[in-house]
Amino acid sequence: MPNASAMQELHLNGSGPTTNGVSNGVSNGNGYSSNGVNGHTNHMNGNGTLVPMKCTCKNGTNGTVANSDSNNNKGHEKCTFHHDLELDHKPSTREDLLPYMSKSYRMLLSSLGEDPERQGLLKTPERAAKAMLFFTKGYDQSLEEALNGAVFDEDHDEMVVVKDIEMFSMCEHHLVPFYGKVSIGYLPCKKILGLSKLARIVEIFSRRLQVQERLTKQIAVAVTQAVQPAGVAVIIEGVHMCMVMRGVQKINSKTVTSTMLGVFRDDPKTREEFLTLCNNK
Ligand SMILES: Nc1nc2c(ncn2[C@@H]2O[C@H](COP(=O)(O)OP(=O)(O)OP(=O)(O)O)[C@@H](O)[C@H]2O)c(=O)[nH]1
Repeated sequence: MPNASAMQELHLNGSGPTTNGVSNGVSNGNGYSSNGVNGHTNHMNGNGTLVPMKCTCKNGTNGTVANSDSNNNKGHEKCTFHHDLELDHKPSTREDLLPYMSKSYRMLLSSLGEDPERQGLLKTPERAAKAMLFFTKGYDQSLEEALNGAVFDEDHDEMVVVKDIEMFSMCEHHLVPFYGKVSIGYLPCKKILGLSKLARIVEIFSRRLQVQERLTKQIAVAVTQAVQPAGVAVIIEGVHMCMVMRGVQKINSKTVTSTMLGVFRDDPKTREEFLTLCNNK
């Protein structure tokens, strides 16, 4: 059982910066979209859970009156959610979550029957929170930023393949890692992409809570968006620690997923060429 002091510490009353972890207010293609549109964010309840605060504005879509300082509502009449203390619309950053995440990890330690006060664990909650932020840093990255304009006009219409790109991600079902390698091919159509940007695209989408199938597709779609090629192929070979360290404990199993778009889907020869290039040692 969690000890009382840890529970006490986790009783966060929504007085701090909050976000659901997606700060740009745009659906990120991962099934997550921000409730923080225009900085209107959530609050944390007594269980340390982020919950949407109902907008108390007169013209808010739900019209429910909650604990609000109505003097602060100006300009928020149409908001669905907001939090009174955040009405300055200062955008939250994911780093703002560190104190909350640290408290959650501290409680987790207590739940394990550990003493979070013992010397070796004193800084563990903060370290773990920082690690989790790193593992999910892709939420903070946009395709545009990652590409940094490295799209070049080039009259090249032969296949480009970058293979064996290392990938580390987090299984969204068990919150344990899965890792592996990604191979990406595309058939340019007047535009080519800086080679490192393919690996950067892998980083954007792998550094999130994921399933391998979605990750594979998101990478393919992002390459399509970047250079509008005649086709894109992505293959991922992954090892899922949720199948290795726990559960069925199949330590040698590998999961292979692929997404084929455009000519890679329509033309078996193009697909075959890609697979051959991927399999060449
Ligand atoms: N399709 C897919 N499944 C995944 C991925 N990562 C983990 N899983 C699976 O998610 C499933 C969750 O199943 P549950 O039965 O709800 O959870 P569980 O009791 O932990 O399942 P076991 O792993 O079989 O012990 C498991 O079959 C996992 O192998 C992934 O990237 N893609």
